[in-house]
Amino acid sequence: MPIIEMKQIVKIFEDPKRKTNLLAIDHVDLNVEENEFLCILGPSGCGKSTLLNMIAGFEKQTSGDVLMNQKRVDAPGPERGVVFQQPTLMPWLPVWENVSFHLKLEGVAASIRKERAKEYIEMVGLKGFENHYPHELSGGMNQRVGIARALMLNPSVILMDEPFASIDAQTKTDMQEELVKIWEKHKITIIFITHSIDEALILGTKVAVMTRRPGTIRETMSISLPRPRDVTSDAFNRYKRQILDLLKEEGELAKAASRSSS
Ligand SMILES: Nc1ncnc2c1ncn2[C@@H]1O[C@H](COP(=O)(O)OP(=O)(O)OP(=O)(O)O)[C@@H](O)[C@H]1O
Repeated sequence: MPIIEMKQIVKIFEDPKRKTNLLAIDHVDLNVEENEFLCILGPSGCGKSTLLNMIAGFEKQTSGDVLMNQKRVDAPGPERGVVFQQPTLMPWLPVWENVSFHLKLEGVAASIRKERAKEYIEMVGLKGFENHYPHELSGGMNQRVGIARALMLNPSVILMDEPFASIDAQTKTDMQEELVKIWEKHKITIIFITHSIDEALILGTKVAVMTRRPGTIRETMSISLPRPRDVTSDAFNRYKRQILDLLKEEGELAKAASRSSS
């Protein structure tokens, strides 16, 4: 039984000021199995973030159902952790307080919060930085804090919206490796949006390729490559070629559509 099910999802953004409606998502069906690492790729503006926001419970679909463990999703919840492109930390709080903030809201004593946060801070490779403030850390380190915060909620599903997009290449490689280790160890389910075919193939057990807007799922492929993934292998590059062809087709369809409407 899938942990997440999207059934016939349609999302229309209404713009009453301009009196226009935008069909962003058009009848998407998507099942995500437990412990899957699903990467979503697609042309810019095809609705990737919108899909993720609906699973997170931030955005409401116009029609269709989003289910988690067969229960309808209609609000955010701790069983779904979210990691954004920017980690949205509280700059006035040290790392350990940022990571364990939800426990503060529950009235848990500072000494216990700090102790519990330490485990997650270590998990993302930030041991020794517990008392630093966000402005004292690099972008990549702050992104790790955001990941530790999401993990500490002990979610069964982690939703990640281009989390490594603004990180330098070396740090990105390190973080991809760490994320795979965390995913393997904790048996979580991850839904990960990216613009990078390489990243999707380094991480995913499955890759879903979306069409241009209005977004639908063009194809979902299972990635059967051994880990750690070898980006130079023939098998890796065969998958890459297949995805590139799909995305190229979507790009060409978009160009043809804009020519016929101009
Ligand atoms: N709150 C909103 N109000 C109106 N339109 C929106 C809103 N959010 C998204 N859209 C529109 O819906 C479409 C899908 O947007 P979305 O951000 O989901 O795409 P995306 O695939 O994540 O894009 P990118 O890859 O560029 O980040 C876009 O055309 C966008 O302009």
